[in-house]
Amino acid sequence: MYVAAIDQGTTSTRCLVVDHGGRVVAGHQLEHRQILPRAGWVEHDATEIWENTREVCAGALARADLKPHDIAAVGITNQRETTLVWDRTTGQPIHPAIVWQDTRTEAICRRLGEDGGPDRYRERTGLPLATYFAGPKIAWILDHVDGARQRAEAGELAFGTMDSWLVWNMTGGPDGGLHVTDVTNASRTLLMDLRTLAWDEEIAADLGVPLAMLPQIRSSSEVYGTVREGGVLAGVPIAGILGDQHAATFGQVCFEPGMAKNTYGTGNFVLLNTGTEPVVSEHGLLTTVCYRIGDEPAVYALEGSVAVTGSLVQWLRDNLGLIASAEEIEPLARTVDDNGGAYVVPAFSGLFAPHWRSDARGAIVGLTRFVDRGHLARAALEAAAFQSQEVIEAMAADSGVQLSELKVDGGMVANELLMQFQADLLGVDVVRPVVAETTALGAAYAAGLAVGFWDSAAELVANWAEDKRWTPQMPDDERQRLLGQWAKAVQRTLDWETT
Ligand SMILES: Nc1ncnc2c1ncn2[C@@H]1O[C@H](COP(=O)(O)OP(=O)(O)O)[C@@H](O)[C@H]1O
Ligand SMILES: O=P(O)(O)OC[C@H](O)CO
Repeated sequence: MYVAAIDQGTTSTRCLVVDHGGRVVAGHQLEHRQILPRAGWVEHDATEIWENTREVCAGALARADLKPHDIAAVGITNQRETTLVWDRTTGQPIHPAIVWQDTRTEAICRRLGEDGGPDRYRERTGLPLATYFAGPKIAWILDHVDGARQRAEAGELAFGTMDSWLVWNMTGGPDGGLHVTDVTNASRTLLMDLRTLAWDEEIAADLGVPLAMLPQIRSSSEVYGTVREGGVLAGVPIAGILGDQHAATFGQVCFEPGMAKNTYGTGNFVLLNTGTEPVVSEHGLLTTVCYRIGDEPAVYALEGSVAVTGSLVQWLRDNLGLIASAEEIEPLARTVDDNGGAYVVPAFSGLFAPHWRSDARGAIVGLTRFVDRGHLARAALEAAAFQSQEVIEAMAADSGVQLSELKVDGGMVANELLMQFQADLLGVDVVRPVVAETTALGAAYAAGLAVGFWDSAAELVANWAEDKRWTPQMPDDERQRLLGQWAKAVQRTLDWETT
């Protein structure tokens, strides 16, 4: 028997089949369109994502020559915060999904902050008021689609992040589909109380979001239901749901307080397990539910979310044509010894943690005629490491935890130059596991635990194996000089977009 995981990410959807040893035996992946109707707006077609999901599940099973009855359970992990509202009767979205990077809710967030400031809901939700989160995106859709708020109040519309959308469709859609989410996804809405793990009625009222449209909040590891007859995974229990960064933390087996991982994908997300009590950040981090297994107490995390890292590499490829593929950035960056004094601050969606400045916009600074393509490639990679360093420093200040090493995963960790630079900047070892698909692995683990495919967390810990380790080599004075220059570069991006 095997466990399947669906990883519905920002740029693509994949399905992986995992064996008892945590090895990936087959997988299939499809990209979906990034719809960019205007500056600052990012949308996805949720119907395309659902079709891709079915296709990748069928593809993964076919490649492994497996049938649904070979799959003990399926887990779902997803891009978080991306917001969809659909009609419960027709099953059709009433608006394209608004993606987490989208900044259209800036005015809504500013208005909400007029009473109590941007940290108005931080104590209760763990989050600052920012365009990143789902609640204001729901409010925007209800404000802009004719009659939507009234229909939502009447219970005709459903809100969900991609986990809810997929589970609803997998379990029957308009024909009895389950409307659920898990605590980790709910903790990204600005609508969930971190301690009660229930929707906060007062905040929902402030945002004008009717409770009738919200999914039921469940744990991250339990049997929610089974895939409907005729579905690609017909009869398979759906038994795990985790936001993708929480899933990666689970897949990296960060089960003890003080353990952390950094995922380098479209953006970077550092999560530090802080145990069963939430730590409210004073240094610009988010407090989030790390995971909850069945009826056990929820485990919390501090999170440093960085909006743009790998997507800067895509931007160099797609918008500037500097490279033809993401992999080419490393050889290009290796044509030079250092960044030549250039810094790229990719504040494309403003700056997320630890700054939370929606008025920031991207900048390339330190330019002289000496700077060439290689320096820019290098500066773009370094930006991922500088931004990670900032949030890890904030984490130490909030939690008192000094990391002894950093576990890493995600598409960018193939980049050895970046990994070495990250170790140099942090002054601690950076460690990459053999299975770099930790996000899907985490979802598989959550689902497998719920059905007894794995008996305990200890079994999962035994599956984790180190692939490669990078050790700091940079002298401290050089590290301090670079960090100082980066801080100055960040200052240059602020107060740019003032509307
Ligand atoms: N060798 C590489 N060097 C730098 N960046 C890379 C490399 N390979 C992939 N990437 C970047 O990694 C990202 C893809 O990582 P992935 O973990 O699949 O992202 P996501 O799950 O966010 O879609 C892309 O943004 C891509 O630009
Ligand atoms: O889909 P990813 O890997 O880019 O992750 C997106 C995050 O969940 C956004 O919060």
